[in-house]
Amino acid sequence: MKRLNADHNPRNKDRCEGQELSRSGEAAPGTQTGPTEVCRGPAGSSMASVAEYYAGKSVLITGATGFMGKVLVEKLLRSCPEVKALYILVRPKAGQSMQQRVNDMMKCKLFDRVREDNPDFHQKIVAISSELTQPGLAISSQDVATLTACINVVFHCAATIRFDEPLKHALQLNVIATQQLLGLAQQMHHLEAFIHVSTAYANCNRKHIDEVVYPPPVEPKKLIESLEWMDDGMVRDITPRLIGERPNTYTYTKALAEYVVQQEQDKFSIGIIRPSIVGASWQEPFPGWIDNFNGPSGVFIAAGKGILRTMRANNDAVADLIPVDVVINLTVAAGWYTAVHRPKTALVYNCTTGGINPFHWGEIEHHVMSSFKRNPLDQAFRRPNANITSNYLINQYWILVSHKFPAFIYDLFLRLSGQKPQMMRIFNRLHKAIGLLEYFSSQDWEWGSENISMLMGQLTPEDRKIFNFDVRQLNWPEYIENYCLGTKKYVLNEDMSDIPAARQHLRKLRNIRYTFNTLLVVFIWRVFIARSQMARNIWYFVVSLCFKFLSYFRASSTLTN
Ligand SMILES: CCCCCCCCCCCCCCCC(=O)SCCNC(=O)CCNC(=O)[C@H](O)C(C)(C)COP(=O)(O)OP(=O)(O)OC[C@H]1O[C@@H](n2cnc3c(N)ncnc32)[C@H](O)[C@@H]1OP(=O)(O)O
Ligand SMILES: NC(=O)C1=CN([C@@H]2O[C@H](COP(=O)(O)OP(=O)(O)OC[C@H]3O[C@@H](n4cnc5c(N)ncnc54)[C@H](OP(=O)(O)O)[C@@H]3O)[C@@H](O)[C@H]2O)C=CC1
Repeated sequence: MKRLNADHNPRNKDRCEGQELSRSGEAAPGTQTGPTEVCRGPAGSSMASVAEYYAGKSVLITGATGFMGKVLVEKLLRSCPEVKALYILVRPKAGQSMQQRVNDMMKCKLFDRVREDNPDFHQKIVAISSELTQPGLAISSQDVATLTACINVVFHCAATIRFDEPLKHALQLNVIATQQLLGLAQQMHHLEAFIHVSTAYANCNRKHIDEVVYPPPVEPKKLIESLEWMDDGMVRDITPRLIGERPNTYTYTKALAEYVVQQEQDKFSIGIIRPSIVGASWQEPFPGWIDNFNGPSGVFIAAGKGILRTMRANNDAVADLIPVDVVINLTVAAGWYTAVHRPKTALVYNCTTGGINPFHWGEIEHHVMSSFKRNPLDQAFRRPNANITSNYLINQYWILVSHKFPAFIYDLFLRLSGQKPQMMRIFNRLHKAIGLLEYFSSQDWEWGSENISMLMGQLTPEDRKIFNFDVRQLNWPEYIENYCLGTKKYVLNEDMSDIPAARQHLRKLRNIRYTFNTLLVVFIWRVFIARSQMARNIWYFVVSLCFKFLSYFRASSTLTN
């Protein structure tokens, strides 16, 4: 691709922007012409709609077997039906060959709508064997030749999103693999856009995050060289010093990856998508689709099952959830914009909800609980009743009383009945998981969103509907309700016709709780009465008061009769 003068100041991207959105969400007239100054000039297909642009194009996707990758594949097939081919990099995993994994993926319910429209949709998917942590991404030379000859757009979604990943591994996948993919992209003869999926928390050490790539915490090349000769123990020891104010190796390596991607902006057109906390789908292909326990989903399920009773989170902090279909619509649209308008510098899109349509963790808690009470999960351990608190001591108290104590009793019961204890183990894993998430639920951030507004302004009214990423229309209570139902249907694979039985189970649990509480109070009181004269005096006083009331009411009712 022809090298062009690059503008190295990312803030100059502002010159690329169209007009801001009007309040109604409609772009002001005249905003569809592409920006000129910091763009390489519109490509031939500048007037094409998004679907028209993708017609006849070959697209490369990494991470297509993951949560977001699958939704991206589905959306491209459904809304850009003329796309020529989707090349997906897949590795064999857990005893399954690459092809088996792809076949399973295409059978997934997520693809029902595409299947209806085009039963032969699988013919457009070309699986390429690749292990991203290997040299050359372990792609065969024949496949490299195919990819370099035909790919027009690259979407790089693959990453390790684990918060406890050892630094070396996170660096290998999130940074080194990204570098290698960029190397491959440079060889592509017809590349028009490279879209990198990052995270809104890559710079979570800042309170206000603009749509720019910030200087990296360390020069990636130097870090890669240093870690090469260090053993795992040494790397573990220096990791906290390296990541500094960031909470984990995930956000740290994603920040480095952004920098690595930006370094290539002279060579091809780049877009960087930064989603916040990606949740179930809002509308597409149907509401509530989710397939994993990551982020809030695992927390919701644990609360719905009645296992999670307390978590540290700030009721008033913004819960920056973003539906997966919104992220994917934006990603596809950004691919179109990047290819058609060819911005000279990498454009960053902060894909968040907090500044536009804020909702808070306290509200999430309320709606999740009420949703699971109306539509309970099967075989709940206790009635759903989770509370969030920002107070460390209160949280520790409830962990002891509502997590550890019931787990101990339940495990004792299992032991006595000859079964293997399991509840304490489940709680230990849950505590580890929520401990890693608390950083994100205890504070909030502000994200700039000018590029999102600009992109919306560049779309035709029709495309704004097909690739809708306007979260002002998102109705949170309805979304959370569908999200909770989605965890039940698609993550836990529970049958919706069993909801009446699940409700009955909750009623049984409530009755057990009432009985248990009553017995406990009576027991404690008996112990007090046996040991303390004052308790006995109070007891006699209360009992005599009750008798007096009873005889008064009896007397007054006899008189009125
Ligand atoms: C009503 C209350 C409202 C308040 C609600 C506040 C929510 C506040 C969310 C903030 C969210 C920020 C998100 C940042 C936004 C990104 O940038 S996105 C990247 C998001 N990445 C993640 O969420 C990955 C986090 N997960 C991990 O790092 C690893 O799974 C863990 C947690 C360290 C566990 O690792 P592991 O022990 O090796 O095991 P793994 O097989 O992964 O899972 C073990 C068990 O933990 C469970 N688990 C996994 N993840 C979770 C989870 N998130 N929750 C619960 N259980 C989980 C699994 O279900 C599994 O249980 P079993 O099936 O064995 O019974
Ligand atoms: N989920 C979220 O809340 C958020 C996600 N993001 C970003 O979005 C992107 C996608 O995330 P998400 O879909 O949730 O993540 P998933 O964990 O669901 O998917 C990760 C994908 O990467 C692939 N992958 C991982 N390691 C390798 C490897 N060594 N070789 C080949 N492929 C590999 C996985 O393949 P396999 O199936 O073989 O494991 C999978 O397809 C990531 O870049 C993430 O940082 C950003 C913000 C929030």
